[in-house]
Amino acid sequence: MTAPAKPPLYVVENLRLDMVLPGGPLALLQRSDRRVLNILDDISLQVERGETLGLVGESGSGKTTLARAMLGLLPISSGKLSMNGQELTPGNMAQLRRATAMMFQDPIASLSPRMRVGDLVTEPFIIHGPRPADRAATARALLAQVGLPPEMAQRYPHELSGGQARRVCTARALALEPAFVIADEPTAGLDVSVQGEILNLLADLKEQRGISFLIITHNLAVIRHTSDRIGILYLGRLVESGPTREVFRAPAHPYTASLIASEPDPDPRRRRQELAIKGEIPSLLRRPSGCEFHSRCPIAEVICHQTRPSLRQIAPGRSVRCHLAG
Ligand SMILES: Nc1ncnc2c1ncn2[C@@H]1O[C@H](COP(=O)(O)OP(=O)(O)OP(=O)(O)O)[C@@H](O)[C@H]1O
Repeated sequence: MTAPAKPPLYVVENLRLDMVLPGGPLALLQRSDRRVLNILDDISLQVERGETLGLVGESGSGKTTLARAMLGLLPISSGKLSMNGQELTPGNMAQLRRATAMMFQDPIASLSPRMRVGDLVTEPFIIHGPRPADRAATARALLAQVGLPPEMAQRYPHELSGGQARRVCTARALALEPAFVIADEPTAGLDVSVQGEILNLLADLKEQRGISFLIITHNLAVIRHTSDRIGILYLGRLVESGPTREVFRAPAHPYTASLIASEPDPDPRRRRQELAIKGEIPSLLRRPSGCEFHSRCPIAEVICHQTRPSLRQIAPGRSVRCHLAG
C-alpha cells in the first residue's frame, strides 16, 4: 500500500480581504459613515514543501497585505487558509505562528532599537518558549547560521549595515525552525553585491533545511534568482501563475509580458526594451469594469471592457486571468 500524498504546506483558497475605512467623501455618497475597500479578491495559491513561490506586482497590488493575512496578522473577509492540511482558525493561530516567520520589508525598522542583536535573535524563544538554557550560546549559533561573527551579538540595530540587518532578521526568523518563511522585499535598499549574498543565503536555507519560502517583491530579478514558481498580482487579484522559467519564457498575460519586457537589462551595452506599461495602477476606490487591466492593456478588446475574466488553467500548473490568452 502506498502512503497517502502529503498535502501542500500552505494553501490559500478564494481569499477575499476588505478593509473598513473611516467615513470620507465616498461615505457621503454612499450615505454611510464607513466605506469598505476591497484590497484582495479571488486569491487561490499553494506553497509546496521545500519550494519557493515568488509573488510579484507593482506597488499597491496587495503583496504585503496578502503576506500579513497568510500569517494571521490581518483578518480575512472570506476564503480559507490551511497549513499541513489543517484549516487555520483563531483557535490554532498560535500553532501557526510557531511554524512560520516573516521577514519584514525594512529590516532596521523591524528591529527594536534598544535591544542588542543577541537578544533580538533569541527573542522568539522568550515570546513563544521554551527559554534557551544558554541564551548567549543560542544567539551565537543563530548568527553563525547566517554568516555573522559572534561579536555581532553585542551590537545595536543602528550599528548594522543594511546587509547585516537583513542577516539578523533572517537569524531571528530561523530561531524557531519554521517550515515556512515569508520574505517581503528581501533585497530592498541593498547594494547589488549584497543583494546576491542575501539571495544565496535564502537559497542555501531552502536547500539545507527544506524551508518553504514565499518571496514578495516588485523586482523580477529576485524572482528569477530564487523562485520555483511565480504568481503575478494586479490590483489585488492573481492574474497569472506558473513555473518561473515557463512564465518568463512565454508570459500569457499582457501585464506579465509588459513587466518582463520593461525589466532593466543588467548588461548596460544592450538596449533596454521599452514596453513600459502605460498609465498608473487604478485606484481601489474605482476598480475598472470588466478586466481590471483593460485600461492599460495594449491588446484589449470589447469583451475586456465588459466582462471580468476568471482565472483559468491554460496548461498543467499554469493559470491566467485574461480573455485573450492561450
Ligand atoms: N490599513 C490600510 N488601510 C487602507 N488601505 C490600505 C491599508 N493597508 C493597505 N492598504 C491599501 O491596500 C493596497 C495594497 O497595499 P499593499 O501594501 O499590500 O501593497 P504592496 O503590493 O505590498 O505595495 P508595496 O510594494 O508598495 O509594499 C494599497 O492600495 C494600499 O493603499
